[in-house]
Amino acid sequence: MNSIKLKAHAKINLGLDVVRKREDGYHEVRMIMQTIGLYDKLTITRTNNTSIVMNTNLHYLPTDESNLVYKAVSLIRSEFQIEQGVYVNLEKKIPVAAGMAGGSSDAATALYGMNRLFSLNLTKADLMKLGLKLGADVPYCIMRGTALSEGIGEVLTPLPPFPECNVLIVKPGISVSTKYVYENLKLDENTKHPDIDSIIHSIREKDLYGAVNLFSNVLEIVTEKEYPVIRDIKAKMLELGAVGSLMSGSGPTVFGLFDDIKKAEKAFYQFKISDLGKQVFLTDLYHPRY
Ligand SMILES: C[C@@](CO)(OP(=O)(O)O)[C@H](O)COP(=O)(O)OP(=O)(O)OC[C@H]1O[C@@H](n2ccc(N)nc2=O)[C@H](O)[C@@H]1O
Ligand SMILES: Nc1ncnc2c1ncn2[C@@H]1O[C@H](COP(=O)(O)OP(=O)(O)O)[C@@H](O)[C@H]1O
Repeated sequence: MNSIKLKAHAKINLGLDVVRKREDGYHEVRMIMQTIGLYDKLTITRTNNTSIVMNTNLHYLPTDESNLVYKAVSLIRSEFQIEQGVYVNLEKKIPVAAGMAGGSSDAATALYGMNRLFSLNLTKADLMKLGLKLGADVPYCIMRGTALSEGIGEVLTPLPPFPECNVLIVKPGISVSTKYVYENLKLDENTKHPDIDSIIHSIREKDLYGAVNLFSNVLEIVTEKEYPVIRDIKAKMLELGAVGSLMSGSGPTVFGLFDDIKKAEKAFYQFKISDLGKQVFLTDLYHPRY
């Protein structure tokens, strides 16, 4: 095999709790992860030289060592003493710095692709372990599907698939750094924590309405305060017929879940013509076939 073409899917958080801050500055989380239909395209091709060359359609994204895809390719090359070079093309569609793990998913997909391209025979567990060196969400992006994520994001428990629904994604024209949001989260005895266990119970019962009624993301405290537009988007989602709406990850992307495709399409067009969202996508949940 000389070249491999892959899809790197985005995620949303169907509930996000931060339990405590650890001594190393990272936070212990309990969150429900869900892969969605929106994806970036990644192509990795072997070359006749010994360097990593990267290209992307987004002019403002780096293509050097600071790109997570470059880092993933580089990590595999050094761990397994691979000398042959590769050319990587990344076609981004997932909004950047949006709370949708776009970079983490690209990195996870690059690890998976390098494993296949160079016949390294690494297991999913091996790739997840390597992935953690690149970011807290990378192991989940290798696993995908519906899952409970604990620890700093690396303790993963698969859950039954979240009930089928349409997913409307609205990202306002601002970008938020994950590091900034975690650093500015102040937990105290008045903090309202999401009931993650009850959301899991609703998922097990295949109860979409029960689950969405419990939706809550503790990081909204930081991001919503800074950017009130997030609250406005959530309110408009519900007004337009979403059964539930929440900020994803550290934000600022807001998603709305719909049980009626007609309502979802109508809401999609409403957001397209409104100035609340800069990037708007209508998609669905994605459940990988193992
Ligand atoms: C908030 C979440 C929710 O899924 O996603 P995004 O909003 O980034 O998509 C994740 O916890 C983000 O994971 P990820 O984006 O992989 O984090 P990393 O690159 O490892 O870390 C970025 C920064 O976030 C902080 N961080 C991250 C994870 C964690 N459990 N505790 C933290 O405090 C650290 O300060 C770190 O410097
Ligand atoms: N392949 C990549 N795709 C997106 N962003 C990347 C990538 N590699 C590095 N980055 C950097 O990582 C940061 C976070 O990106 P992203 O993963 O999109 O955010 P989030 O974790 O909020 O979903 C951005 O500031 C971006 O410059």
